[in-house]
Amino acid sequence: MNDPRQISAQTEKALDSNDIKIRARDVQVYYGDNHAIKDVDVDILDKTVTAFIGPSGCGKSTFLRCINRMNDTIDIARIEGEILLDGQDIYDPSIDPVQLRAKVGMVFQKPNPFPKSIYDNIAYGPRIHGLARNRAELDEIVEKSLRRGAIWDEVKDRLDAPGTSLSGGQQQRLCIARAVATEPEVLLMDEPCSALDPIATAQVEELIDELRARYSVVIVTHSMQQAARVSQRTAFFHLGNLVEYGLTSDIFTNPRDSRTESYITGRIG
Ligand SMILES: Nc1ncnc2c1ncn2[C@@H]1O[C@H](COP(=O)(O)OP(=O)(O)OP(=O)(O)O)[C@@H](O)[C@H]1O
Repeated sequence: MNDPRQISAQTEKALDSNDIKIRARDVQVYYGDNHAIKDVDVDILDKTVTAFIGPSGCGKSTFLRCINRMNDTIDIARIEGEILLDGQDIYDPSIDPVQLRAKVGMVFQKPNPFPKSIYDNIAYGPRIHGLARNRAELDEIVEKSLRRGAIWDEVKDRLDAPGTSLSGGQQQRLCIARAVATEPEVLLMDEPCSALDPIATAQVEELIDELRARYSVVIVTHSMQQAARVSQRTAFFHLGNLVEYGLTSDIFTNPRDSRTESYITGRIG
């Protein structure tokens, strides 16, 4: 899946063209007195898969949730610092979090289709955001999204069936299709394969590789093998700090920080 030469060329090209999608500066997150994210600075590239790795509780999911303001829904969470999406501060009071989450979609650990038909799972977002003028346009969006979710062929003859009638792996691809239906620019994935078997995992990983042609994809994973397979850039978190960030190939073969080395060699975590 990953040809290191191609990745370096692509990543360098992205850097050359200054294709930074998300810029975080001096980000702190507190849950009450717990300082969960400390002084995080990071530039996440467009059309790239970025993996967040690190031991349990190091803050990967917390930082991921900052990028689409999902932490707003947690009463005791407090965020400081700056996160820019295409240069715009996503915490500016003028930003509507609902609109932001259409642009910065999210896929969760457990597939969570709505208790609706396959068609309505996809059509829900485009309907509330007014993306289709009529049924024909909505049909088009539904088909396009299911194709991007690499699940169209499996469901095209049963769009009226409940989303929950699909297998776990199919449900997760349905949720990815649902996330892309609102034309996002960034896709956040929080351990999207942890509830899937190896075959479904391979299918979702292949899909992630395809998605980076269009989106900036950020994935939290506990699996270093998965990070190595699907990502071009990796960020290693430890105790709330972003310890090291760089080309995935460098992080795994030539880490600069002793904490990264300990983690990837299995000494911490
Ligand atoms: N909703 C919450 N309320 C209070 N504290 C939280 C909440 N979510 C996370 N935390 C705390 O923030 C810290 C970072 O947790 P987080 O879930 O971001 O880590 P993680 O690296 O994603 O862990 P894991 O790999 O186990 O999912 C931990 O100390 C955790 O207890």
